[in-house]
Amino acid sequence: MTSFPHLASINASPRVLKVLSDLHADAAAEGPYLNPAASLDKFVALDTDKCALVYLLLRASGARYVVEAGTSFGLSTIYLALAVGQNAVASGAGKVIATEKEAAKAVRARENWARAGPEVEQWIELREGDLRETLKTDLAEPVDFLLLDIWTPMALPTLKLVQPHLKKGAIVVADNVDAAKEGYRELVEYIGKPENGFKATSIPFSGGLGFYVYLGQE
Ligand SMILES: C[S@@+](CC[C@H](N)C(=O)[O-])C[C@H]1O[C@@H](n2cnc3c(N)ncnc32)[C@H](O)[C@@H]1O
Repeated sequence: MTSFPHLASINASPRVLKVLSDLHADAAAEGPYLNPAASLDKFVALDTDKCALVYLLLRASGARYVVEAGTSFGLSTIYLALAVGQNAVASGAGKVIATEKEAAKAVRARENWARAGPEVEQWIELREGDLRETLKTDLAEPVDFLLLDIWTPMALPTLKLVQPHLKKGAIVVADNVDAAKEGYRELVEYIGKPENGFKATSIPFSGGLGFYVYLGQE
């Protein structure tokens, strides 16, 4: 098994840890991201350190309702589902709403979650199609956490769809905010306006990780 030190941060069965290790190894071997059209057969996955941080943030905050934009082959989703499942032990209630517009990627994601097994699979609802449609309805529970790991033009539209459902204190994380600064310009401007109810910082992981807390609109 390839060694990924950040997996030491994760509470999971050997079966799930093996799947994570295998998928990270595959993702690491795939070469650089060029553009959306050239990434249909690629994970374009969140880095392992970022995945570990997201998992620990979810565990620390007790998050049980999570939205992920987008999902690709479902690698980051495994971390979200593990945390949600572990946070939901007492109540039995929790869900990761995953989103993916490419049908072939959705198939791969479902295969990966099946390999990981019930510890992961049962907590995920995958919404296939364009998230501008699939997230329009049925966000019934207050959302505790939103992961924005999506082509940048989708970041602000996603936030605007999910924001009415964010609980006060909800965390929003956006990947590569420094590396894709121009792409994220509208999102960062929106988050920076006090009337929109967010407080922001960034974490100096590779490419930058935007970290936002929704404190609510006055
Ligand atoms: C960076 S990848 C996600 C990687 C994933 N979070 C991981 O770490 O394994 C972004 C994904 O968003 C999907 N996507 C892009 N635009 C979308 C949209 N409008 N609706 C749903 N999914 C979309 C892409 O097909 C791609 O698979």
